Amino acid sequence: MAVFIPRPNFPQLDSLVRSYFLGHHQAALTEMSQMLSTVELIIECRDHRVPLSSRNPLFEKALAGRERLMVYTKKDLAQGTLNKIQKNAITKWHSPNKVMFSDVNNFLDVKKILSYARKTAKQVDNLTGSRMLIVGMPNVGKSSLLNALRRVGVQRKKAAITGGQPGVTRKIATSVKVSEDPLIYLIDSPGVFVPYVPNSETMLKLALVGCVKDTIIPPVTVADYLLYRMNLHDPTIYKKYHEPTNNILDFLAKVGKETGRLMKGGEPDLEATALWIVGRWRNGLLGRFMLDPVDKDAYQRWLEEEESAGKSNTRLKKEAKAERLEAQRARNVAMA
Ligand SMILES: Nc1nc2c(ncn2[C@@H]2O[C@H](COP(=O)(O)OP(=O)(O)OP(=O)(O)O)[C@@H](O)[C@H]2O)c(=O)[nH]1
Repeated sequence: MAVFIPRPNFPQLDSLVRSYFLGHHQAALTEMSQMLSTVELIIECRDHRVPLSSRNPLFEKALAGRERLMVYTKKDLAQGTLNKIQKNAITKWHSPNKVMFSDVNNFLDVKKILSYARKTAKQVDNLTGSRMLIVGMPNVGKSSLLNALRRVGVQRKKAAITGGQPGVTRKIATSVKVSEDPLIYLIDSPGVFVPYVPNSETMLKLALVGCVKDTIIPPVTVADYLLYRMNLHDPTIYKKYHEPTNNILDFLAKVGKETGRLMKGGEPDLEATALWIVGRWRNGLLGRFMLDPVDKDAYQRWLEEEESAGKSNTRLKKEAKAERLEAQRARNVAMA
């Protein structure tokens, strides 16, 4: 049998939408920055599988000057792909801010975050209690973390609604007690997306982990990106459904038939199968691996890429505006 060779890279898709910054994202960001002086700690969540892609520079700008705890969420879904050197690298990326890795169902992880919050609250010694704000990109697990901290801290049932699709939390919530002594209130916030994603692959990563609604990017494209990543990680992961392949349409057709995802007439429903297969990966059933590179210089490289993408985005916007004005001027002249 021929040796299987995975695709070495995924093509740049110029037509792919690269923004998902919504009206309520801007509104939430403005509200968060207005409440900054009343908040003692910012708990910024990033998805452990995409530690670089799930960074949002807007938080740095809008929420500067407050102590910050970085929490890499969903670590159970990236299990075993990060060694000690890489963990140290991530920790150094954020120095002097503290970094923690969490699985929301792991009692010890949640307890550690709670202990840090309590230590911070004790230093401030505020009689009316400390207020802390949870922020992050959509669907990274903010509300789940709030519920877990409340469960561990004050043994109360969940206060925030969570869900598999982004945008479940739409407004800054009222504060929720997570510790009695010292008194700590936590405030949940809606996920805020980056204004502009540097390249199409980053957008696909964010779609794959669930930061972007499934209706925004064609599901077959997201599934194709997943197939590419599974092949790089271990092409035998999906052996239950298909032999190693780089062909997404063959793959989805076979999976669709085998799992009964069919359209009227019996043809496999490729879109429904794509959504299903992506959902399996999101639940850790098709390999648990990271999508971003992690080494000590990765963060710096990422910041540079982000800056140059930001500049070219500004330039493109200016050019588009100039073109619009020119067209308007020409119309006015023609009408005069
Ligand atoms: N496996 C795993 N799943 C998690 C973890 N934390 C959250 N989730 C899941 O991730 C999904 C999103 O969680 P939420 O807490 O609703 O995310 P959010 O950041 O509040 O989402 P928005 O409302 O879009 O801002 C849910 O399906 C959670 O069950 C985790 O540590 N491990």
